[in-house]
Parts: sequence; C-alpha cells; structure tokens
Amino acid sequence: MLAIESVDTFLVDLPTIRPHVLSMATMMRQTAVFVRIRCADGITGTGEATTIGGLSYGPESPEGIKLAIDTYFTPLLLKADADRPTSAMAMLGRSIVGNHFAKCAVETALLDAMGQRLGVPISELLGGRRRDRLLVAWTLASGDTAKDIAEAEHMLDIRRHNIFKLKIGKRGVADDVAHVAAIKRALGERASVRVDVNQAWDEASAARGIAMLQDAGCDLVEQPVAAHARGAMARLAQAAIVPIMADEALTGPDSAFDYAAAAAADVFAVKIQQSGGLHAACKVGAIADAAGIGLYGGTMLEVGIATAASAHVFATFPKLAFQTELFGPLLVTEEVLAEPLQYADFALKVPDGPGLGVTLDMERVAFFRRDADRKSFHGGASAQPAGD
Ligand SMILES: O=C(O)C[C@H]1C=CC(=O)O1
Ligand SMILES: [Mn+2]
Repeated sequence: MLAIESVDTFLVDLPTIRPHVLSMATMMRQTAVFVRIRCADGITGTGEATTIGGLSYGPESPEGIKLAIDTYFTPLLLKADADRPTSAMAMLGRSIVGNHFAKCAVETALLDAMGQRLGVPISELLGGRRRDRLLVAWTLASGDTAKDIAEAEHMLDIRRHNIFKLKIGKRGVADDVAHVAAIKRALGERASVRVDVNQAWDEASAARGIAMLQDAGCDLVEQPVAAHARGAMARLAQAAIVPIMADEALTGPDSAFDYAAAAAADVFAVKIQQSGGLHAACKVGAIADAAGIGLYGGTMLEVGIATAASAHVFATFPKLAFQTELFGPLLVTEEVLAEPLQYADFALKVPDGPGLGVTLDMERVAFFRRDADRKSFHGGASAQPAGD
C-alpha cells in the first residue's frame, strides 16, 4: 500500500490568442484546473481538467470541478493505494456519480505518478503505443471568413496544420454553408475542411445542411443535432455520403455502445474528459473499432497536461482514420509546461518520458493562478490574464 499524502487543486486562467467563436460560447480565455497528487514515495502526479465556456458546453465547470475534488474526492483519495490507480478510480466511482471531467483529471494524476514510478510512459500503462506522432487539425473559429482563410493559409505555410475544422451553427444554414464553401474554395486540395455544428441544427435543417456541405467539399460533419437525438443521428448518418461524427453524445462506454448498436455515427470523437477518464476513453475507442466506426482524437481545448494525456490515449488506438485535434496548448497565449509539446510537420509528437512525459512550469503557473498575488511575471502588468 502506497499512501497519498496530499491532493492540491488550483485554477489557472489563460488568455486565448483570439476570440474562439463556437455556437454556444465565445471564449476569450481558457481556465484549467490542475490537480497535483503527492504520494508517500515522494512522487507527484499531475492532472488537468478544462471545460468550454464555463458551463455552456457540458455539465461541469472549472470551479465545480475544483470544489468536487477538494470536498468529495480528496478524503477518499487519502485512503487509496497510489500503487493501484485502477482500483483507486473504481473506489471513487462507487461513491461519486458522474463528474467525468474531475475523474479524468484525478486518473491522469494517478497514472502520471504510476508511470514515473515504473519509468514508463502512460501510453504503455494503457496497453502500449502504436504511434509516436499524431496529425493535428486546427479549428478556424474567428467568426470571420476572410480572417479564417488568412489563418488557414498561415498554418499551411508554417506546416503546422492542413486539416481545418470550422465551427458553424450560429448563423442560418445557407450563411454557414457559404462560409464553409468559401474556405474550401480558397484552400482546395491543400487541406481537409470539416465542420462542427455543436448540436445547433434540428433534423430537417441538418438533412438540408449536410447535403449542401457535401457539395461544398466538406469531409466530415460533427454533431449536427442534439446529443440526445440518437434516432436523428442514425437517419442522417445512413442518408449522407459525407461521414457524420458524434461528439457531445459520447459520454463514456455506455453511450458509445448505444451509438454503435444504433449505427448512429460513422465516426466517434473520443475525448478523455467527456469519456470519464483515460481508461474509459480507451474503451470508447475499442467499441468504435469493434463496430467498424472510425476514430478521431477530440479535445476540450485542454492545455499541456491533458493534451499530453489525450495523446497517450490516442497513441494506443490501432486506427485513427480521422486524425486528432490536439491543438489546445496553441490556442492560449501562455505555455504552462516546463518543456512545451512539440508540433512539427502537421503533427504532435507523443511525449516519451515516464508518466505524462511533461511537467508543469510551477513558477509560470503560479503567476496565472486565479488566487495569485499577481505582481509581475517576466516584467509585468501587461502579462495580466484577460478577464481579471
Ligand atoms: O469539438 C468541440 O465541440 C469542442 C472543441 C474542439 C475543438 C474546438 O475548437 O472546440
Ligand atoms: Mn465537437
């Protein structure tokens, strides 16, 4: 039995490089909840949770995640065996319903500590990695077609991304399709153009919109209708030629099984937090594989720690037909890691050190903590996070 000595949580607010316009929220900053679990052998594991637009996207908020971990998870973790992350998570699961994002952050920290202890990357603890590089899409979501095209051209020039996901659903169907068509016309065969509707359409609008998107050269349509509208998703997926991807509908292995059994999607966007943790995300991936459903490595716009955790999970997938979107650390102005993740040639390198293979820069993070006494960081007041 290896005791857990302390569990520390804190919020960090990081400005985004530009407004990120989604159908449900416009993000000017991202908030990460970091969890640090210190074990009796002196090893500390780190986890991270993020949401999108506070409570606009899902049922957990950064403030709520911190409160849940401090109040409910920590007393249980102080009785858990740090040498047995899977049974520690099962013990938490018996007392805590839901709270998938908080569970994911805690599981990440436990696995990071375990990997450091054993000297192996988390991907090896999850069954073994199959790839060292993950192709990464970028989301064009400035809210302006011309700006999006300029941003895409820049990403192609610097060879950082050649897959673009466009956030639509805020405007009328015809306007949204015109926006997508203009971007696809400008980029042509140099890029894959996909859309995420984030549940904004009803079934009739989706049927019309998907047919128009198909003609515009769109390669993938993500969550066109409400997460609970499984029947509509199945009808749309069966009628369309362009692949239809489920995202918000997938909240772990149970919903993944329901969706697979109902043939309600051609592709699954797997997210570690929405799934309820790293092992749960692996199970979602396995269900998709067994059902012949394609896989896409999704993001909740996590920063360095949870992006690395996601990379370890996705690196274990036998197939990743629709690549990933692990660009979260690049959407914020500030780096939180001691050594940044490496992006080159359209891909993210999966870290290969023990555990997550990345660590927080504690000095930098201290400055951006919501509860920090913020005097100066590398010269000052101009580095203040937005929104404070
Ligand atoms: O997929 C989502 O719904 C959320 C997220 C992923 C990329 C992005 O820009 O937003
Ligand atoms: Mn999505």
